[in-house]
Amino acid sequence: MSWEEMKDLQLEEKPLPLETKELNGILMTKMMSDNWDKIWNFQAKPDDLLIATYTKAGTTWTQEIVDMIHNDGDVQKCQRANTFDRHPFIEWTLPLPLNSGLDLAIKMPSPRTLKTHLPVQMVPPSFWKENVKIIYMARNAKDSLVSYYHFSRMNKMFPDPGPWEEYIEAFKAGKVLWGSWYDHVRGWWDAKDRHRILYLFYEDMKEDPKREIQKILKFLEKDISEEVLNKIIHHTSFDVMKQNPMANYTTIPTSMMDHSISPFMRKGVPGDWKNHFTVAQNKDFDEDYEKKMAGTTLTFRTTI
Ligand SMILES: Nc1ncnc2c1ncn2[C@@H]1O[C@H](COP(=O)(O)OS(=O)(=O)O)[C@@H](OP(=O)(O)O)[C@H]1O
Repeated sequence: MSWEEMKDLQLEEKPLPLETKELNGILMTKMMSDNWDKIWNFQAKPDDLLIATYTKAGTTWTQEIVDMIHNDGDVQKCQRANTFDRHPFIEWTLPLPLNSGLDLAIKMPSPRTLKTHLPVQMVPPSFWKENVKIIYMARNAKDSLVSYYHFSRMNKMFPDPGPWEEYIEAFKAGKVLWGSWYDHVRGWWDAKDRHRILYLFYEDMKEDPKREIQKILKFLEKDISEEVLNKIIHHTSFDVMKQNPMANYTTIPTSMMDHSISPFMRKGVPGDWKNHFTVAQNKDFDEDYEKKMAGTTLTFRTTI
């Protein structure tokens, strides 16, 4: 069943929001935890490409860039379906008759581009066995938190984020879906030299999309003309993607994602955290951050 057909369903009657359940110390939806064997045994193929992120790091942006690259800048081809149907979300399982990313991924013909928010230690082992190429996009903690907070307000499938002050504490403690931001970005950083992982930063992409897209092209061993590159930069800019129904999640029924509360394509900038954190919250956050990020070479920019 397509998402368009689902719009006609009385989704208010469906059991949403999804319940949560921890697995290996990571908060997941109950459906993900209950389907874990199927997720863990997912069969990757050598020509898959995996886009991995902590949620709200610029996943959809990376997906659109990669799809434009794979389709030589043909916008029409990239309009064939929603990003989440073009690039199945491998751990995402939903009650029937809703589409589960996992089932879409299994059915999809090769070559596949797949999406995950899993922490590195929970990525199905077949991805490592098949030496799959992975693009990891990371975003600074404060902007990730802000984006995640607003997304949790509008996404009725996620637990209610509660008041802002409480959400900051939940994020710091990793008591949010897909667990700790700190462990996620660090785990993938440590894994990057042992596998075929291109580790990118949201802030860098925003600062110089041309430079960052060229890194992706090199990683994918793709050559495109300057004209196509410029087309990709334009088509994947925030303003254009915000208007693109195949990338902005507006095809999802309002009962599941309510863009009037906060749009999926919200602000798309580094530094919006400054409009949210009080001076005291910022100080507390930074002190805790130093402890959690001690000993790593991984650094982030919180503005550009
Ligand atoms: N093209 C482009 N340029 C700049 N920023 C962009 C772009 N596309 C998406 N975004 C912003 O990325 C945030 C959504 O992140 P994700 O796509 O990772 O969300 S999800 O985890 O897949 O639900 C969300 O960030 P916030 O605006 O800060 O909430 C989106 O606006």
